[in-house]
Amino acid sequence: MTTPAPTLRITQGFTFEAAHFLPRVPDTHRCRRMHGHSYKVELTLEGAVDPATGFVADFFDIEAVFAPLLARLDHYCLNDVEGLDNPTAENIAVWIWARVKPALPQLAGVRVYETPLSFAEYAGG
Ligand SMILES: Nc1nc2c(c(=O)[nH]1)N=C([C@H](O)[C@H](O)COP(=O)(O)OP(=O)(O)OP(=O)(O)O)CN2
Ligand SMILES: [Zn+2]
Repeated sequence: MTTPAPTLRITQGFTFEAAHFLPRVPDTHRCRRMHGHSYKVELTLEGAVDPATGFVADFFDIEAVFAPLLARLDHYCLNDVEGLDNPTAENIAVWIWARVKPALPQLAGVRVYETPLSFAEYAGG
């Protein structure tokens, strides 16, 4: 009897700097004004460990898929990025999911940290 390959979650993190403002909060909300964050993104993949490689997926492949998206976000005003006119952490997470999932079907979650203590997480649906 063969032992089934274990299922694991792996996560690759990324950082980028960007400006944004939140156009749909009240005038009195400080995030209505242009400001910046040091964002962190975590892409989590879930799957069986390939017994040949020992990988769920190669971290390098995750980096390669995310690189063109990172290039669209880093040091830009996120409100100017197509599809991110209201760049909340939640909307950024959904935006990333929609663009990564087709290339990485094992994607199980996208986290977007606006600060070290606050993040939005999207797992599809
Ligand atoms: N659910 C959400 N709430 C808020 C979001 C969001 O994306 N989703 N975003 C913001 C603003 O972008 C805001 O800039 C958050 O960052 P910051 O002001 O730095 O937050 P802190 O409270 O941690 O800042 P301190 O200076 O440490 O108080 C607001 N809400
Ligand atoms: Zn902000």
